[in-house]
Amino acid sequence: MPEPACQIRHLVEFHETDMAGIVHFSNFFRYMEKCEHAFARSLAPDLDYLKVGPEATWPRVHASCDFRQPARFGQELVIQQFVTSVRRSSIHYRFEILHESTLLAEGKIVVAHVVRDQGRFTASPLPSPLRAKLEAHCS
Ligand SMILES: CC(C)(COP(=O)(O)OP(=O)(O)OC[C@H]1O[C@@H](n2cnc3c(N)ncnc32)[C@H](O)[C@@H]1OP(=O)(O)O)[C@@H](O)C(=O)NCCC(=O)NCCSC(=O)c1cc(O)c2ccccc2c1O
Repeated sequence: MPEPACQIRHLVEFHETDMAGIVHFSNFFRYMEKCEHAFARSLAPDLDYLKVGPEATWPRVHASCDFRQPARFGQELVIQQFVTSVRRSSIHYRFEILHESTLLAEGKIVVAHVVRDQGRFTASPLPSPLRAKLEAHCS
């Protein structure tokens, strides 16, 4: 079993649920992003991974989620993040969202590193220090 690169806990709030009393699907993307940002902060704040700058930024180029069991108000969720692949300009993450060891949802996010080139953003190789740190978490 691979170790997660990051793990956070999240208590489901009432406003995250819908009329059926279950967590609306869009919130699973928020949970994944919350975990991803926690991971980025833990990696190295000085790497500016989260910085949305005029010259470089980190847009998400893919996000998907498979929903296996509903999540409900008051449940404490565990969100685990795995680094599955570190490529030329992109990072591939997998997420598991669990409640009491039951897998509720499994998601994927791909982040690209882009820099401004002649007025438009284009993909650019990952900065070496960040690549090394990410590869250390790859599973
Ligand atoms: C991002 C683009 C400018 C890239 O276009 P370009 O043509 O330059 O590059 P490529 O097409 O070659 O792709 C680069 C890289 O990504 C991989 N990739 C692309 N699409 C996919 C995909 N669907 N699935 C998997 N992988 C994909 C591709 O293989 C390349 O990887 P390599 O490693 O092989 O080099 C252009 O695509 C673009 O502008 N897209 C729109 C982006 C967008 O609007 N996204 C949604 C909003 S962004 C967002 O929500 C967001 C959230 C955050 O939490 C942030 C946190 C911090 C900073 C920013 C955030 C943020 O923006």
